[in-house]
Amino acid sequence: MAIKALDYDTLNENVKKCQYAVRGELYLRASELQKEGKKIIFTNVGNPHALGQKPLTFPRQVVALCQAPFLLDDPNVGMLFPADAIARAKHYLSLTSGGLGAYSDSRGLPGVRKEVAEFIQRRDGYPSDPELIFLTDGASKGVMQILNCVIRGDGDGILVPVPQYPLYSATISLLGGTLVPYYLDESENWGLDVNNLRQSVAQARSQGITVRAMVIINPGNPTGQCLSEANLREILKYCYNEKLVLLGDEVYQQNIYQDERPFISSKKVLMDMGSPFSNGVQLVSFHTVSKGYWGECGQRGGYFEMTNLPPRVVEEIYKVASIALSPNVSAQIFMGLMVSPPKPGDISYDQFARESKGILESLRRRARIMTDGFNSCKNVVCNFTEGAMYSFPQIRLPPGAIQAAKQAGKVPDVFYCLKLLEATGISTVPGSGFGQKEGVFHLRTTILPAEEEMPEIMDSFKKFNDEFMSQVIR
Ligand SMILES: Cc1ncc(COP(=O)(O)O)c(CN[C@@H]2CONC2=O)c1O
Repeated sequence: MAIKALDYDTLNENVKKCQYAVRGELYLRASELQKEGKKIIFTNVGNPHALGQKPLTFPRQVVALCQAPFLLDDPNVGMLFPADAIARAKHYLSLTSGGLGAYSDSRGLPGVRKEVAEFIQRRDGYPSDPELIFLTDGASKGVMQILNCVIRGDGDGILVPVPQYPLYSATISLLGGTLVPYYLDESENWGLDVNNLRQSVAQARSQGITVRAMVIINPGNPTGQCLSEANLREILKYCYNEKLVLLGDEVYQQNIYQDERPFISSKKVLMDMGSPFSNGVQLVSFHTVSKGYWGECGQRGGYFEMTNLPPRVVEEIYKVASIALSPNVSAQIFMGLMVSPPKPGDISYDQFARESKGILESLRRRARIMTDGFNSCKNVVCNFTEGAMYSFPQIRLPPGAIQAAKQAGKVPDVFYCLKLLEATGISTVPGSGFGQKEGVFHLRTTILPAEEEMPEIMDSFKKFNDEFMSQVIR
């Protein structure tokens, strides 16, 4: 039989190699069970609106008017939309070249890039150049664009934290690069030890790998830790000495649930360090409208800011961005609204402040409920979720469970998560999908289920877990 042009065997090997556990075996099994009528709580994806979180009103009002500009001509528009939403809609439409249906510049609308630069300037207290800010279809696409520029082949290594968000491992595989792991220390609340970095790099170099870049995820996914200023300084110095590009994934910068380590951007720490670091370290920072108290995952809005990249490199990144023509224009407006929200005194400010504060305070309470819930379970220990949207408990599986998993042909934490799913409908992601130390097992869940449902979910988890642990010990 003639080989088809596109068959599994003739697929690009890098496509076959890459894995993305957040929507892997557990998610597929959960979807099957849902089709069979079982109630599933999808806590595998940081997807707030899918778990009942309401969108913020003001951004939706502005984008609705931008999507349907004929409403602006309706004499009753002021009955349905506040004056500041109407004004912002007109402002954004004036930035486009023909409304939301027209392509924008491949780097995004200049007017929105300017708003992002002003946001960064206000946040950090240092200048930010709109020419060095590209808007993207979610932070994911920005990360892929930058890794695509860095990775020349399998001889190029990218330092990635373990546990890590598998966008990085999957993209590095897809691009034919080499992931160089550096392990976060769970006993130090997922702290990052620069000595571990040095060991990982030395080992990679001994295997002929050229380490080119380092990824930090701050706050961490799945681990939820917030990096301290001292930690960030150490990392930036390391990147300077080793000539590594630092990819600063800061998509959870609004999601902070403790006061000891507030979010501080890599850009600010770098600028505070002064020369030779502030003009020597190459940094690309990423942000999104998918997280924070926005949770607008489906809109696909993001940006990255480049610091200390040579102009010719920026031009090449622009050239490649042009291949995809234009980032999603309505998402660019969401991004503009996120970095420049209603201010005190604006008509919509009180409602916006009330809604966003309410979401963040609830997330902070849910982070505590979930952490305490896991720590009340047999053979489960869990660091507090300092930031981001996830809980990543360590599940101390007894030998009997490991043996049972082996007999079922499953990785131990996949085996455990499948049993959990079948028994409770709670859909999680096994820790093996994020990477973990040999012989240590975790699962990742989100802190997103509705607050009023959280106690029941944790009770259901505890009932399953404690029975599971009692059974397998026998
Ligand atoms: C650390 C990190 N970076 C980037 C992204 C991508 O965001 P965009 O939506 O802007 O592309 C995510 C999404 N988090 C995934 C999605 O839900 N659960 C997760 O772990 C993320 O967790």
